[in-house]
Amino acid sequence: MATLGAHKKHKVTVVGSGNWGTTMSKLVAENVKAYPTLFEEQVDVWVYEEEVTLPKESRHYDPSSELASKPQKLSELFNKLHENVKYLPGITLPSNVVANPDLVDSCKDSTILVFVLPHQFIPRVCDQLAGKIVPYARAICCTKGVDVSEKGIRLMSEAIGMRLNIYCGALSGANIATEIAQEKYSETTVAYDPPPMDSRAPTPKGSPNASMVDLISPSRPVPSERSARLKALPNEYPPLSHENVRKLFHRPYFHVRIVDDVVGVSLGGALKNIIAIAAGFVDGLGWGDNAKAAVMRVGILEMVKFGKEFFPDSAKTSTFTEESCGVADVITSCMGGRNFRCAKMATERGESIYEIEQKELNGQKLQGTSTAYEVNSFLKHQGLESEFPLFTAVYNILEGNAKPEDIPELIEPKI
Ligand SMILES: NC(=O)C1=CN([C@@H]2O[C@H](COP(=O)(O)OP(=O)(O)OC[C@H]3O[C@@H](n4cnc5c(N)ncnc54)[C@H](O)[C@@H]3O)[C@@H](O)[C@H]2O)C=CC1
Ligand SMILES: O=C(CO)COP(=O)(O)O
Repeated sequence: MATLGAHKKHKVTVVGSGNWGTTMSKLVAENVKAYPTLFEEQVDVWVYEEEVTLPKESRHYDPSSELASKPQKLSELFNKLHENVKYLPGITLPSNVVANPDLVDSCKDSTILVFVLPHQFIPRVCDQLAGKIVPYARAICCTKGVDVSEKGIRLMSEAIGMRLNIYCGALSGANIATEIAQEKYSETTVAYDPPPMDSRAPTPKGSPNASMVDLISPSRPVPSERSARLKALPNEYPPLSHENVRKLFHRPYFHVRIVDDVVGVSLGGALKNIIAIAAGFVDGLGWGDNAKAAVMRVGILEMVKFGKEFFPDSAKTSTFTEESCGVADVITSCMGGRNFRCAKMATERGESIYEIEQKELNGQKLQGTSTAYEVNSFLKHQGLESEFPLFTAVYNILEGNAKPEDIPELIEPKI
């Protein structure tokens, strides 16, 4: 789309610098360079600061150098070596990605905020940012999870949008970060349903802002009220149309499909992590691929049912079945994701998945364990645990109320 009248460029900040956060910063930094009329060249990435030593996997590892033994600040090493030595070692990052350990400063003046934090940290980080960002900023949530409180269930895109009072879309797909960082081909789904006041964007099909649909808590503002409070993107900026949003994320090795179903995209990413844990449990028993396919089938049905039951006007079944963020993500996550791998190791070794996470992930975080608890607390509140037997089985196994061996019985439909 033409950028008539636009003379400012979008500044982009990636909030989060884990395995996926760092990979997102790499591909976004490549794209801002490819579209210099749309985006400022520097991409800031907020780094949760910690002291690290160089691991063997780093491109700069040299056992005789001081760097190998002396702990240093992760953000300083990031900027010096153009590598995230802890969360994405071995990958060279473009020099226009700049690590910033100061959250507020990293987001200052940014019109596009890409959130890629483990979901448990989103509320606190957003609360620290509230009132300190550009009021007309737009966000994309790449985090996979849900936010459950006594009021109901909220998508992470919705949690970000409501806490910061900005519009927030979602990006989710069959996306194992390390493969994408190595520029191996994959697809993703971006849900971006711009608010009506970003009127230079093509009119989207569907609701004005699907992520703001609230079916659980009547006290939450309705979409039109929220829309009215959102600040319009000034005309000096290029419009955040589907075309321009796609330019920010699409790479030759990372193919983007844009949809308007923020709810479906967000739910798929969150719920597949519970399915991946179930797949890890049965694989860890040595039960083979048929068993894994069985839990995937039941899990996909529960994912679709969850969308239909709790977000009937917004989540589309086709998002789960046709887009990368649905069945495709279930498949990749049940083959090589961290939730799958840790659940499998836990079963094989007879240890808890939390011990495995601590020992094996070097600070990376599982999302499926807390999501299983959050979804269970929501289902329990609704009195609907028995309607979602696989999600409930994963929760009960994590709680120690059941064993992986019980899964076939637990997911068998009751006559
Ligand atoms: N890694 C992957 O392959 C993919 C991950 N995702 C999603 O992206 C989100 C982020 O995951 P990753 O980037 O992989 O992170 P990660 O799991 O690799 O790393 C954990 C991150 O949390 C940060 N952290 C630790 N304590 C913190 C605190 N108190 N406050 C704020 N940050 C803290 C660490 O600095 C680190 O950046 C998750 O929701 C995940 O499901 C989505 C697609 C692919
Ligand atoms: O979301 C992912 C792949 O799409 C990564 O899943 P894990 O967090 O289980 O590694």
